[in-house]
Amino acid sequence: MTKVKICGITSEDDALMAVDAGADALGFVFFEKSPRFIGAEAAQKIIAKLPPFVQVVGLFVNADIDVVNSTADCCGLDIVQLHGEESPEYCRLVRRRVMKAFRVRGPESLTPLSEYRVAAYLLDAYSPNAHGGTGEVFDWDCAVAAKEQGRIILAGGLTPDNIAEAVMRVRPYGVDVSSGVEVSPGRKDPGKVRRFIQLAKHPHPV
Ligand SMILES: O=C(O)c1ccccc1NCC(=O)[C@H](O)[C@H](O)COP(=O)(O)O
Repeated sequence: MTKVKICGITSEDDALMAVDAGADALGFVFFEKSPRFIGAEAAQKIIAKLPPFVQVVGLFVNADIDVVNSTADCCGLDIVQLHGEESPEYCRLVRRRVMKAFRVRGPESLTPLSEYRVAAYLLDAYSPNAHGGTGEVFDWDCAVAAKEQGRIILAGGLTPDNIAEAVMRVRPYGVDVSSGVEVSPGRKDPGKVRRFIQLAKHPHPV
């Protein structure tokens, strides 16, 4: 069954709602330029309220490696998601399992994947204006091709309306969503979250 990560959690209510709806993982954005930014102290308070068996993912963009590892320790992160131009060497210095994000423009964007020994590759849409959370979709055929390299987390412009088709076409290890289940940046819509998770795990043609 496809794993689901709900990204950009900024409140305890949204965190517990997403877990109750069946999320496997929650993402906290430790990137100050994001509208979904959360500080380590605030994230720690939310994470302390989570039940066991939910994976806690911390997202960073070209951050200092010491900041990544100290935030992982103090917040109790399970997984680190690197959403910038971090190198394979940088990934090896992270003291957690790593999900490396790649922003896909076309098949050529997949070339670097083989250089990275990571727990999963997160494929997101390329946008010249932002590192992620843009709501833009990329060509899912690229995601199908990338499955040769390892576990794929499909992201980028997923919504309750397209998630069933995405899962049936790509059959990824997991999916990741942010803006597609929001009322506004950083505030999740419970109805959309529930519908998204339900359809990701039990897709059917519309
Ligand atoms: O969500 C952000 O604001 C963000 C900012 C900078 C880098 C990454 C960011 N989000 C990463 C995610 O994991 C999102 O879920 C992924 O980009 C998909 O976003 P969306 O298209 O909005 O579902």
